[in-house]
Amino acid sequence: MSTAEKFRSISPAEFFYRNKEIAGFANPARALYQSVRELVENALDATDSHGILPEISISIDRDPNKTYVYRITVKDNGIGVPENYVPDAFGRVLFSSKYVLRQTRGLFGLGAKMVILYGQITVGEPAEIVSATINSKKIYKYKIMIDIKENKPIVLEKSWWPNKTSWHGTIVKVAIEGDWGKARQKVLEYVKRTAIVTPYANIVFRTPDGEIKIYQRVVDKLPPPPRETKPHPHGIDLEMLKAMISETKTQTLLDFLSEEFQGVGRVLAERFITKNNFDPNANPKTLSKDDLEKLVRALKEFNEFRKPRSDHLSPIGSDLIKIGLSSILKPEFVDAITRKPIVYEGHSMIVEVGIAYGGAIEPVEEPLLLRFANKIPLLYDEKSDVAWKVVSENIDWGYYDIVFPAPIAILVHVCGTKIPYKGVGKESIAEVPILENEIEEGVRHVARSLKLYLARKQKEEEAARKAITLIKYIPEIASALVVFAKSNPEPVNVETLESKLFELVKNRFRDSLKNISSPRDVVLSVE
Ligand SMILES: Nc1ncnc2c1ncn2[C@@H]1O[C@H](COP(=O)(O)OP(=O)(O)OP(=O)(O)O)[C@@H](O)[C@H]1O
Repeated sequence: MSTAEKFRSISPAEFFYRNKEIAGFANPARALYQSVRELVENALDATDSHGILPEISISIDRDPNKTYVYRITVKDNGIGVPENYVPDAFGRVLFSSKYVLRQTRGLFGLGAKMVILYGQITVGEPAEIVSATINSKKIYKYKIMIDIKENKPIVLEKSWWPNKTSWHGTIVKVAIEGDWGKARQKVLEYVKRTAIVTPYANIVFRTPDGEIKIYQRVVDKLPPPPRETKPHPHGIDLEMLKAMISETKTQTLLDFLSEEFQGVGRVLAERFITKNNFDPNANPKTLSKDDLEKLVRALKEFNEFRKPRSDHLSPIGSDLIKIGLSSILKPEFVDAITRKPIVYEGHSMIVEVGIAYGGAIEPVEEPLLLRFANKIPLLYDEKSDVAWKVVSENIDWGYYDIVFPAPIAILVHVCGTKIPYKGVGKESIAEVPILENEIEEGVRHVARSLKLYLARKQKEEEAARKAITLIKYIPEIASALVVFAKSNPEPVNVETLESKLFELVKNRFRDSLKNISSPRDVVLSVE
């Protein structure tokens, strides 16, 4: 019996090759959904996060000869990928331009590589990437595979041609093993929900069945693009502090604190240093391990720093949420709220909630919850998401006069530089109390607004019913009155009396009778 274990390390590419499920590539159906998602999210990050109105086209083609082989192509008009970065961006796991404090859909430096890796192990074709940055004189095309053992790109082909039309953007084409039949509903729903929160985008989606879904831009206004921000002292840990110190150009602790953090400034830095007996002129690079530990603790505990800023975030905005919900769901009532920023582990976070009711929305047994994080629709693991807990457990819908089945949809969007996702597949958000409370407040706000609307509507309907009952009798009363009025010196006819009586009722119930111009309309419609 051997007791000797064999030790070795594996590359990040090999780790995710072995553990595809963690990243959302558990089976062909899920992989197809996840691939579309990762590529579309990159396309949107490359456009709206940079102030560009997105033009996104997605197509999935079924291989005519091999069942279960699909070619996914996603094209955008974004900022493109610089020529020298294309191989690593698409061929080196954990390589990203998004490892900064900025609100983007991408976060891990994994998505596109997982799609390519999955395609490589299931179909074996290289991925094709065509890209041009803004003002680039050339359009580049690469064919790339990933060296899994070494975690590095293998460039199989590189070519370029002149960029005669000043095009910029990226086209990614990957062949993967998928299962459209099983993935169909989720992929369609994903694209639809993406369109709800990007009413400023043109999105065209061609499915393997040849169906073409077009989500046309309904508004030219983009949310303010996210901006990179500095860390807040309450959000750092020892490793982060060490990394910041190794990169800083500042020479003294005072400069380091006031220049590298948000919410600090010179005066507050001085006060912090004095209170905690640090040397303001010490070079941060020479601080001992004990000093660094003490510094991290003190930074976290000092409560005079300004609150983390939120102006670098990019919420969708209540107007765009209402526009998005209206244009896609076609409800009779819609409302939305963007809540004030909250702070989670030194990062600001904004919660937005929308509500849509009636119209073309089908009645459902439970609230239809549309979850989004940093503008990404979250479709899986609904029941383990904090927003689900709020709408299904914390809110008593009866209080808002909603009785299920009801035609109601609730949208919850959480944005921030740090989202407490439950996994790298980014499908659900953890039950962080401050976030739960914020979502609940938001849902209550829009639910109150719906309750008011429903009460108003009910009042109007009752008034209309009353008025219609009265109007029904007008022709009869008018005929009777004509008989009594025979002796009147001025001749009175039935029509004059009818219209006088009608005016009386109409003045009393003005709003409820907008569509009725004569008592005869009511009699006819009642009969
Ligand atoms: N369509 C695109 N346009 C411009 N840049 C892109 C595009 N797709 C990918 N990139 C670049 O490639 C990098 C790697 O993308 P990838 O999807 O692997 O990870 P990510 O988006 O950074 O993070 P995540 O894994 O959370 O999605 C991105 O950070 C971005 O810089």
